[in-house]
Amino acid sequence: MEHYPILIDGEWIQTEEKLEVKDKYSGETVAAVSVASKQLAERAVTAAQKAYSTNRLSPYRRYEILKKTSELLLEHKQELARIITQEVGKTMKESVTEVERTAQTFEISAEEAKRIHGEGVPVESSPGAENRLAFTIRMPVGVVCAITPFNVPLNLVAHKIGPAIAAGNAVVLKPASVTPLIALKLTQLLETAGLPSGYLNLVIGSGSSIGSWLARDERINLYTFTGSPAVGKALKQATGLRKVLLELGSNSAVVVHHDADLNLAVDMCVNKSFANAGQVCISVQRIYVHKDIYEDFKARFVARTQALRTGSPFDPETDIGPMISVKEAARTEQWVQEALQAGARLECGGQRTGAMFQPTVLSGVRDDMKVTCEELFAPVVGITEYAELDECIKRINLSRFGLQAGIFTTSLTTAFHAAKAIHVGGMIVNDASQFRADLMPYGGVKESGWGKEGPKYAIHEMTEERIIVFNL
Ligand SMILES: NC(=O)c1ccc[n+]([C@@H]2O[C@H](COP(=O)([O-])OP(=O)(O)OC[C@H]3O[C@@H](n4cnc5c(N)ncnc54)[C@H](O)[C@@H]3O)[C@@H](O)[C@H]2O)c1
Ligand SMILES: O=C[C@H](O)CS(=O)(=O)O
Repeated sequence: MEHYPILIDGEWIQTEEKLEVKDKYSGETVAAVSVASKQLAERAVTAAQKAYSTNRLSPYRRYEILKKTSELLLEHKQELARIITQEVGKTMKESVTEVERTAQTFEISAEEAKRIHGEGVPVESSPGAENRLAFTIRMPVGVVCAITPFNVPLNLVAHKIGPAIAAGNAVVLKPASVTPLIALKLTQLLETAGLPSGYLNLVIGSGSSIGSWLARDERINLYTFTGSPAVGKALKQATGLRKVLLELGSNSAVVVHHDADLNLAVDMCVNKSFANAGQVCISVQRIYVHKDIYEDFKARFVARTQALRTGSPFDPETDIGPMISVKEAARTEQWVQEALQAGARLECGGQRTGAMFQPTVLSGVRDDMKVTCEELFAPVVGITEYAELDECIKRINLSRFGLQAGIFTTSLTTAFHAAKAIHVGGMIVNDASQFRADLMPYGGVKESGWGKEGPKYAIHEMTEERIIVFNL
């Protein structure tokens, strides 16, 4: 069995302490990776600091390296997709899409590296500031620490590393400990693409040890974290006044209004409720359907859901693979049972075999049930009916999360009204909440996080504005 090293200051280091990586469908151990000690985590930060301060890459060189990485990703598409499918459990179709999107994220980051600029500031128009000339420039923040989750283990790493390097920073990356292999492969590709030593340092291990050492290391200038709200809050508390970008969870809602194109709504909602076994932060979790079309929508949605096939994620016929662990599937089962005992109705699904959870539709769910108000992160959807749109919007806004939401309607007026009234970071009209193009500004409000991703926006977050004033 392969035992992979970690990368610090250009040196691939194999440690005695190992972490086993499992195939999430078969449960078999497929590889081992080296675990970083506290000393190695500190060396990773030292290396990033040295790279940043001594070996500044020109914007054009950053462009070249990121562009080359994008090309290498596409060259190795199938191999990379297989690694994702094995260590996450998502289907090959989904993994191939993730690799293609990652190539896009690097390409966009490469392009953005060439257009980081400040602006002229007319300070001479202030009284007493005659003969002054001023402009701003954007400076890299320095050392960026990227901490990433299991569910999209390649593209969400890319959304951190791509913009950080484009902006001229150096990075310490800590991927999720259950999905480290694809982050390792990406690190190798960046090295092949010409990224000099120290610009990317990869440390692997448990969040509670490595994550908390990194959180306390004052030499890190900015943290970019994607993961659960609980860990995000702890990270924010541990890092004091330093900048922390947080992409956290949600319980995304979709409204299907009485004037919606029903075929489109059913299609989109089915596709975007169960992708990656519902383990997507903007996965559809709550569907609010107008009472006039409720029964029709529910019948069609349930029929389509029942036609989905679960099984090996390597089988091209499979729509839904396993969840990340038996523990998470058992937690889902318990939440569904609690909802049923509290009065919800099981329309389909509900069964679990190990880490495999059948796609599940619940009706009659209430806003205070865990399956509605907490983040489910599983292939389970609750459908509820509403009579008045404003009442429905009020219920949606009760959530302590606010990442993205969707509405299906053929009325522009209704769409605009909902887009303004629903408190989220992104509102999707005539598609479900789970829409993301990698160049768009992406991030939540409330407990869904703080700060925006999308290379252009992340670069803005990962640079500091400095004003320069000349007395002429
Ligand atoms: N908003 C988004 O863009 C987005 C995208 C994907 C996933 N997510 C969220 O991520 C969650 C699922 O992913 P997960 O289970 O891997 O999340 P998680 O919070 O358990 O882990 C995320 C990362 O944090 C690390 N970590 C754990 N404890 C830590 C600590 N004390 N200090 C520092 N780091 C620590 C983990 O090792 C991992 O690398 C869901 O809540 C999902 O909504 C959000
Ligand atoms: O899990 C949440 C992700 O940010 C969604 S996406 O894979 O980036 O579309």
